[in-house]
Amino acid sequence: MAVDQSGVWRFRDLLPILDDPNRAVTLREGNTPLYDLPRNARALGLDFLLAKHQGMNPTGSFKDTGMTAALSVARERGFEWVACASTGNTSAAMAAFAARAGLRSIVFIPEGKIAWGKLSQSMDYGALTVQLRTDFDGCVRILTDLVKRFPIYLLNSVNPYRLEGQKTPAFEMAEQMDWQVPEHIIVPGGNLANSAALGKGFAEMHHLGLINRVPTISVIQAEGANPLWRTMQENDGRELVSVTAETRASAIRIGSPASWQKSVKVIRSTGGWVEQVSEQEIALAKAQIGAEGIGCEPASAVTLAGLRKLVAQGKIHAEQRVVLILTGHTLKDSDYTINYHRDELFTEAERSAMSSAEKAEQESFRKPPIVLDPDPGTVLRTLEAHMELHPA
Ligand SMILES: Cc1ncc(COP(=O)(O)O)c(C=O)c1O
Ligand SMILES: N[C@@H](CCOP(=O)(O)O)C(=O)O
Repeated sequence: MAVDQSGVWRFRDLLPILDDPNRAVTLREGNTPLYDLPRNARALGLDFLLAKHQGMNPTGSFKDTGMTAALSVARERGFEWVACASTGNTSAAMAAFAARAGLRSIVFIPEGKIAWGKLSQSMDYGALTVQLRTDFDGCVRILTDLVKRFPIYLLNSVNPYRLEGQKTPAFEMAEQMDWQVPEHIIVPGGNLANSAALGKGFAEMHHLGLINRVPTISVIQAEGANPLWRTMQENDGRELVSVTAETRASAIRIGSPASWQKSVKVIRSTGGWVEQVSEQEIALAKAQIGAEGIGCEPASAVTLAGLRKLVAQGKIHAEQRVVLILTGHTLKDSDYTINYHRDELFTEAERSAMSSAEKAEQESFRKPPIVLDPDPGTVLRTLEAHMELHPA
């Protein structure tokens, strides 16, 4: 049965949200790989570093696990239209699952502020795509008003069924690690539902006696989109400090996260931390993940950059097992990757603010393409210089 092939619905006993789970709308989501990152582990002085690659879902991000759940509820309840505001991944997932179910979908995205790969997905899957001249938070305001006026089912993560689906990667992770959960989980923070959902998943397993403790869950944000970090710094998580968000990690360019309270609860109850990382740190971490043959989108790379800080602060120790949640596929934002490797990502001001050690570290990961005339002599000489390779 299709639902048995889904990494979400095979856990349907822990997901009591549909009258008939066999009628779930599924694209065989979930069942994502848990990779080891031995070179990055070594570089950080850790014995054990893993990456749960949620970018290996059907539409290339973790949103599929939540969308299969909430979209299935929309269909069961008889909705014809579904909608979301998005920085690109929620919209891609919603458009795909809606198309699969035969429902109509409306996407609100901030114009010029999402990666092309993601924009192309909502068009490919047939959504009504509306680009608003505002940011993500502005899109949310318009959508909130719209769903009050029309019978449209809201599929952002304020929808509780999204979290039900998004808790299941915690189950998979425990299963993949023989129920010996890691000491630390590191999650990128945007609208903050993912950290909340994973926390719920681990708490439920603990409650059922499937695991003997819950991992520490830490959330990492970009410095330019850091409302949770500021909320923790300025008032210890009591009142949200909204920001005007700006980061090249466009998926997490969010200034007023909806699920901040749930996320704070998870961080507190698991003993986790909130860190922020710079644009340079994100870019370097993305290249370091790519160099292990894994790859991810910029928003996912904040996890490795944040881990580096937590290790340096002595909060995570060599013998503790760490799992990074890689939320999106590297092909989601190939412009970012190409600009990085061509050294066209940073402004002059950003470049001159870097120390020579930082510049050298970035440089050691850059692999810009080489453009050559098809002259055998030139090609051979260039390859010799790059590969230290000599003719036999
Ligand atoms: C690739 C990617 N990573 C991380 C996030 C952040 O997840 P959350 O909004 O659940 O905090 C998002 C979306 O916000 C995303 O699209
Ligand atoms: N990164 C998200 C932002 C919206 O988050 P959601 O989980 O509340 O839908 C996106 O891809 O749009």
